[in-house]
Amino acid sequence: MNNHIAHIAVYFRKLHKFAGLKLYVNIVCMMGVSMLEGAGLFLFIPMLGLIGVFDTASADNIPFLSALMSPLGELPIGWRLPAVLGVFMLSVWTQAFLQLRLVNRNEAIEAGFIRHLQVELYQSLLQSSWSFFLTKRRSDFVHVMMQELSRASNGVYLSISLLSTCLFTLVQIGLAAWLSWPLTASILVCGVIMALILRPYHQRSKRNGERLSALMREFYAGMTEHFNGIKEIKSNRMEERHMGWFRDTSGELEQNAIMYTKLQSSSRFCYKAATGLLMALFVLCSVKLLHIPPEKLIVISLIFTRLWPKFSSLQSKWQRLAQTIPAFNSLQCLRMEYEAAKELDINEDVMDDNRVRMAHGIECRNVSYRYDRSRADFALEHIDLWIPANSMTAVVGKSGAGKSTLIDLLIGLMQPETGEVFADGELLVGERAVSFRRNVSYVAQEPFLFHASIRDNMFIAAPEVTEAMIWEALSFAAAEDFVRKLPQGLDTVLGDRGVRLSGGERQRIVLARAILRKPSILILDEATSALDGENEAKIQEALIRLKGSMTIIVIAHRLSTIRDANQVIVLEDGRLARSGGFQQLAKESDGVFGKLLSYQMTSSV
Ligand SMILES: Nc1ncnc2c1ncn2[C@@H]1O[C@H](COP(=O)(O)OP(=O)(O)OP(=O)(O)O)[C@@H](O)[C@H]1O
Repeated sequence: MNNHIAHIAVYFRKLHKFAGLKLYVNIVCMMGVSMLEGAGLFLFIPMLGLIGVFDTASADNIPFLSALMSPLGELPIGWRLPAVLGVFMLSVWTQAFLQLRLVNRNEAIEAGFIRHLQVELYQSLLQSSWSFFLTKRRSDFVHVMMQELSRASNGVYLSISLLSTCLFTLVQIGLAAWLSWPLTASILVCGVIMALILRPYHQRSKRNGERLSALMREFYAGMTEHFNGIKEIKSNRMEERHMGWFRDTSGELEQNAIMYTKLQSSSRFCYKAATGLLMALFVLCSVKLLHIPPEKLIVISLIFTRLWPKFSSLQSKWQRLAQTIPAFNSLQCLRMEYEAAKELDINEDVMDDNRVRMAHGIECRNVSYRYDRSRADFALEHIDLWIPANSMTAVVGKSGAGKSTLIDLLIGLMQPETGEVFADGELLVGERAVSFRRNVSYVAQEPFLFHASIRDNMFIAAPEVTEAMIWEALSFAAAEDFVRKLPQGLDTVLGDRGVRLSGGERQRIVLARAILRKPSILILDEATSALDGENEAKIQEALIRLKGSMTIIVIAHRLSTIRDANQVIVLEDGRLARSGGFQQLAKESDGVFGKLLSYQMTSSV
């Protein structure tokens, strides 16, 4: 329970920090609305008295009511009822007006707070290091961003109104105690008993909320995996297994929703049953034991009927808040994890926009790296190498040899476990590593395109380019011909992740985009693997033209594509097996590179 209150306190603190004074203005306005509602009811007493149902003379010894009745006594008799009705109308209108403003103001706080949480979370994600990213499931992030945030947003309204109800209830308790403290004390005792009766419901609500968070996380993760692997599912006839998983998970979600309603309705039932009993006891005690006069009883009853529902509303809001707090917690936990892995500050980085081009080269000194430090196997071990600026370096080796890991270390995306990486003689760590990547254009094994037009895909990488520059880059990447044939040319919208293009076409567009950034270092990670011989030859020619103007690092399985490299680095089981010129290594027929080459030549015959 204490833990739960601590979580709610964190939530309130965050809300307070975001909304500041606005939050309290809204709370006071909400109290005002409740007070006016109460005043409206209170005005019924003089109305009843003026109509003749109630003896106004006997109201003199009742606080408030006597204060209300005495100015009425100054008015001529015929004016009294219209005056009371006028005040009544005024209070209803003021209440309606305040409510209108409140809805808009609360929405502004709610939407603003959620956006604030969203921005905070997304920023912490972008600022975290790549090594940390490798340990997280993408779907967890999407789930928190969409589902949990929307639940947390529900909590914003609940917390504002919970606070205002608390304050309002305290004021009403004060008023009721003034009228009759023994009765008020007994109502409070009843309230405490009620809270104790409903406590188990509250705790189950919280557990239900936590289960919902876990279930939704699994659901999102599963759905993301399914959509990513839908081709495998369909090609391998795995539909039934996936349908089974879907049915089970959605079934659990259904049970969770039913349980939520059951908890709400059972606690409401308990509350109503207890209210009936307490009301009866209340009237009985007032008349038989405390001998309270009827006119005072009417006023106290009015206050009771105002106060008692507040207890109910407090407990129901508390219960609903309990259901939403786990969503807020998972959001906070994820953000704190990303914060702990922070490697850059986006806002500061925007200021530091000066791109210093690499002049000398990149050096690795005795670099070792493990993805999992609890395991003995290294992805890379004791790597010493030198990549001169404006040259072309090829990295080769069997699958799993450590080529991609080496690239990630060379561009400061990951930090070596031992050893150092230097760029132009400076250690590639912290801010230097982050700003160094401004000079890098990286073309991945799996080319990634945004679901936008070709033109927009180019602008995302290099916002300042002209149309002529785009065509030049496309021609450079041997993509001009097929782009010209597309129905809308540069404005053709590429499907989700570029699926409307073939693998080779996608690679060429991504390559054009990379060149357009005019990088100091161009990295091609198996970037030409999907190309046919003719287009690959075109790309090779383009790379030869680029040689000397930028540092090119190519990972290639097809060794024919790296014939023009100035240096070839051969990796084997995470170690540097050999490095040197292509021709020189090719001559060493018993070396790793020679073997790789002769294997490829025999298999292609
Ligand atoms: N995210 C990761 N988590 C754990 N281990 C990883 C991860 N990525 C790579 N590895 C391991 O590190 C080693 C080197 O992987 P790397 O991807 O660098 O090889 P590669 O030479 O680029 O392979 P390929 O040519 O198949 O892409 C492999 O044993 C691989 O299993």
